[in-house]
Amino acid sequence: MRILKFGGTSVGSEDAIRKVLKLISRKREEGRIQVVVSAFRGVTNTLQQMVEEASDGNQTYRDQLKAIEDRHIEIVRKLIGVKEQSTVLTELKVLLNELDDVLHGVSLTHELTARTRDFVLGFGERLSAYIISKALKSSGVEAEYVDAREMIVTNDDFGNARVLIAKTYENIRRRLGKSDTVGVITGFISSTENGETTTLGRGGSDYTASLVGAALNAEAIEIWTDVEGIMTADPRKVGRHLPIGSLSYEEAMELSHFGAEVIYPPTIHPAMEMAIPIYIKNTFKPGEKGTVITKEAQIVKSSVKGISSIDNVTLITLKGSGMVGVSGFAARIFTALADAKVNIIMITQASSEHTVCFAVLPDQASRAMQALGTHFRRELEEGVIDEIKEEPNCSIVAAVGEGMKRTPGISGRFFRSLGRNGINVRAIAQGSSERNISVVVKNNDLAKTLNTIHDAFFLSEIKSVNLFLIGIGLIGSKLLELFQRQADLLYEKHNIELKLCGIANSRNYMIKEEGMPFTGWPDRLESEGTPMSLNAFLEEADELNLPNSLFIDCTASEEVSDFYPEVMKANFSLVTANKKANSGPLKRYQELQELALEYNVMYLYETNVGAGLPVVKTLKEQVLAGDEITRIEGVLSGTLSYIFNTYNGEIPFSEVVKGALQKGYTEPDPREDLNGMDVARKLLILAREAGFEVEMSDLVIENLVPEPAREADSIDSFFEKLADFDDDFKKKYDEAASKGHRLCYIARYEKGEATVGLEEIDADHPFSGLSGSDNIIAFHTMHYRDTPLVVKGPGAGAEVTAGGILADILRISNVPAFSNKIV
Ligand SMILES: NC(=O)C1=CN([C@@H]2O[C@H](COP(=O)(O)OP(=O)(O)OC[C@H]3O[C@@H](n4cnc5c(N)ncnc54)[C@H](O)[C@@H]3O)[C@@H](O)[C@H]2O)C=CC1
Ligand SMILES: N[C@@H](CC=O)C(=O)O
Repeated sequence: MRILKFGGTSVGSEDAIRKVLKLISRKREEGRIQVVVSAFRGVTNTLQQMVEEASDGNQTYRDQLKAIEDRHIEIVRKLIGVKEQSTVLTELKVLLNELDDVLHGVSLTHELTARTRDFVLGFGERLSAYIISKALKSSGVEAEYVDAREMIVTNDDFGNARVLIAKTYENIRRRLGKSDTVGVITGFISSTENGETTTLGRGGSDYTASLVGAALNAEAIEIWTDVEGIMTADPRKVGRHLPIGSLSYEEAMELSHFGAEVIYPPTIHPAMEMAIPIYIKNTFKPGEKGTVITKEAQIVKSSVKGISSIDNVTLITLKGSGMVGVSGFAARIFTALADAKVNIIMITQASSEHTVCFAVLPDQASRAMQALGTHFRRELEEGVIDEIKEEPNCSIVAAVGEGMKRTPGISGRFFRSLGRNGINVRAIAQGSSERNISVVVKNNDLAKTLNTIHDAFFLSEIKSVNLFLIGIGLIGSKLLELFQRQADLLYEKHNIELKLCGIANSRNYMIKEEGMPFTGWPDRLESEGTPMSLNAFLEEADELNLPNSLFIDCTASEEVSDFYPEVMKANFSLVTANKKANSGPLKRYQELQELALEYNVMYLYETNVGAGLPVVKTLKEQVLAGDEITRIEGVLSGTLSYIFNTYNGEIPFSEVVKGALQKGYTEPDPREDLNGMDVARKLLILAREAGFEVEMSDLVIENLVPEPAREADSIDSFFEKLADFDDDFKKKYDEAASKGHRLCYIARYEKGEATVGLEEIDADHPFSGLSGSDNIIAFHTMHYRDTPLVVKGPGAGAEVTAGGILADILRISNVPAFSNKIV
């Protein structure tokens, strides 16, 4: 004997019911079956609404009654043969008249008791089971309508009645034990010993099936629904959920208690007692495997089977030194709450015994507060309890799995992933069964928490990095090209999914949770974007609540770099090519380092010096390894390097500068290179990274921009004015050349002295062999005393810079090859 249960979604339409009829008929051919059905999709909710409206004296319930009648009649006409239709329709009319009478009574008396509500709600299943039994008969299957109220006996706790098991099992066995006919049983409803209709709680049809299965010692209980079994997380909240193949009864109980809605929690118990497997299958894809719930847990590699949540709970905390070491305190708390009919969902108590904290449903919170306030009035007055605090808008998230037992590292991974994503945990509980770790977080962190934990356990192989890019000029566009080129390889070889969730330039921005293509910008931003506002961009990005979220700054804007503190405080890691933040006031530089630590975010800016060259990383590593930096010396500008490596006195100097701009070496405004500011910024950053407290005003900077060109109001006019000085630059060049020297713009920091400026160097100088946009940085340190540690290579250009930014992103994403996280 197998028990098949079909939920509302499986009997939601004519098409769906046809599928159900086919399935039942096929299953019947394989052996004896009993069928439990829910009301047609949405009917119970409508009945609930109707009875509330009637009790308010509102006559609109009549329209809804008419709609229910029409819907059921239509199904009868479509699924039942013409000959049988009139009998079925007559019976249907009798049922609906009975419903109408009750509702009319409620509307006249304006009185709605829990008893009446249960009676009204039961009509959904009475109608559906009756129609389906007749439709089965009409299609040739020997079937009969079975009213569960004849069998399932409960106490009179209307709305959520408790089943009297022994009596119920006896009734079921007597009614169905020997039957060969397919009984189509009303789910959800039951009756008291006096024959009054009760209900088993919303979702109670699953429970009906389990009771019938246990009473008849069925070989299996099949719950047919509209999803492919129980998922690793709620599909509405976690996009990358996966189906769970099997669960133990205990795991299923834990998951269903914590909100996995596919199965109604009380369902497990009767099946478990009789060791009957429960299959959860999709009516619309019967070929899919689904989930099986059995005695034995199958241990999976991740140890965790599923992540579940109870959204919106209130956390109540009792605090006071008077509770320490006093026996019976906890008992008093729980007795007070039990007397007030408050259900405690989760409890934690610190071993100091100074606080007890527990979660309850919001609609029970004020009852709980009142009960505790009254019960502990004396202790509150005497100061034995300092306060009873209520914190609404919280959620509980639980990771569940039999394999968590005695497996070290599970909670480590769990909490590490939360910490990394800046999620604050309000309370923690782990049962001694070790099958469940639960945390309480604020409601607005729920989606992020679920996704973070889910990814940590199930998708550790594939990790989404959610990118929010600001600035799509030269560097930003090249970075997008690189994303496009590397995305597949990163996904396939390194399990990293680059997801562009936000993009902005100075005019517009766009945010999309599901991600956006890497191509088509900035045109798409122009036509579809929202006018840019940093606050709005961050706010919307934050609202997405995505784990592994990363801001990338590819602007040269101080407005953007001034915004970094807000970005970090919102728990976004940050990668920047923009040097403005780190070369601004020392206080700002230090604040950013501290904020990154405080908010547990990563802040990487390798491209601030030497573009894609590993300069900052190398310096950080030296400092962390205890080395002491004594002198920093180098050619830090790709632009100036290119200019003086290329200029030979033949082509006009201003044309060579233009060449640097065209090759993408310069800052958006090339005067920033020529005036030494870009080099000064880089030297300042290196000195700070080396541990020196330096301000920009401490630097001596040689400005190569001739006075008249400094204030030019556009880049074109700057070049025009610069051309007037071509001869002066030629003179400088010739002078050096006449001595066998060349010109080189050098940055130097030693013993608090920082200079950047143009120097003549001879052919033996270590910097004389540079070509193209080469940078060279020599670190003289205690460890590298005789010969400096040197980093050399192209130090500007869109390609190398984009590569450097992507390397920072991958470092943050923990790609093994980049896992040395020096921040
Ligand atoms: N060219 C190179 O070799 C290297 C450049 N960098 C740095 O890369 C950064 C970007 O340089 P480019 O791409 O050449 O600049 P760009 O001028 O071509 O592009 C800047 C982008 O930032 C956007 N933007 C400017 N202000 C904004 C604001 N307030 N809000 C939103 N968006 C804003 C612009 O709309 C544009 O999309 C600069 O900080 C530069 O120092 C770093 C290393 C090497
Ligand atoms: N304009 C800069 C680009 C890199 O930071 C340079 O020329 O070095």
